[in-house]
Amino acid sequence: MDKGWGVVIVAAGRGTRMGTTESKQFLLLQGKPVFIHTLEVFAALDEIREMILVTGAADVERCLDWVKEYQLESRVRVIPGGKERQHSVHEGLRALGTDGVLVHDGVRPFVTREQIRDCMAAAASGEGAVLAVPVKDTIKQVNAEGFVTATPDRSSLWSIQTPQAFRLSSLLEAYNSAERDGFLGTDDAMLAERQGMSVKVVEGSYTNIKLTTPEDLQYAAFWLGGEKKR
Ligand SMILES: Nc1ccn([C@@H]2O[C@H](COP(=O)(O)OP(=O)(O)OP(=O)(O)O)[C@@H](O)[C@H]2O)c(=O)n1
Ligand SMILES: C[C@](O)(CO)[C@H](O)COP(=O)(O)O
Repeated sequence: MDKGWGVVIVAAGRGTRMGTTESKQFLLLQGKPVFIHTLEVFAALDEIREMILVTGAADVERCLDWVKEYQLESRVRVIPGGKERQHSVHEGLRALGTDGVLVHDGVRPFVTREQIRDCMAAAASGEGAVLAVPVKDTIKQVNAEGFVTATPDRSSLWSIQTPQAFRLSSLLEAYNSAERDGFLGTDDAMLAERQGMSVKVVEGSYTNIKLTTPEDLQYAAFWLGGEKKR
């Protein structure tokens, strides 16, 4: 990885499940926008040489203002994203010039530097790596009528998070291939898996939540309050 690592942080979603007027990536946690909390974790790592923030076209200017306010302008470039997460990631990958790439959700502000380093280390020795946690609940498959059709063995089920780490050229090829085939996935590894790439699962933590629904904001406030007291 001579040209080092870059990160694509996606923050171009509308946050429909959160249901707030302001998009969830711009909500304030302890007075600071969620996506700035996220950027700061990655900016603190010297091994990350390039950082791309992908946001909605209408939000590029105000994101640049926030990036300057938090003195991140020497570290972060801001570009417009696309209709779905996959399109936004694709734009970010095209903008990078590093050997390795991490893809991370702008609305996962509680990732740690250690977890990011664990992902990079796992990907450097293979083809890809994702942060994840074992599922804690019993999972059931349910049909359209609301009846259980199967109970998969929980011991092999993991809940997948970000960051997800790959060699940039391989992930870009996977994204180009998905675009050609009209395939839409829900994470980056799905596109790599289609190419036959092996993806290593790195155990993370249950605290690396994605802010998705309103109760996640209460958890975020509680968690940040506790962190600050330490
Ligand atoms: N067109 C999109 C859609 C999503 N994302 C980003 O992908 C991450 C994870 O997506 P999700 O939680 O689904 O975000 P939203 O699409 O904003 O939420 P919802 O599905 O509830 O509308 C978020 O950081 C989001 O901003 C993006 O960059 N571009
Ligand atoms: C990539 C991801 O964070 C993995 O959990 C997730 O897929 C992002 O978006 P989603 O819309 O909540 O599936």
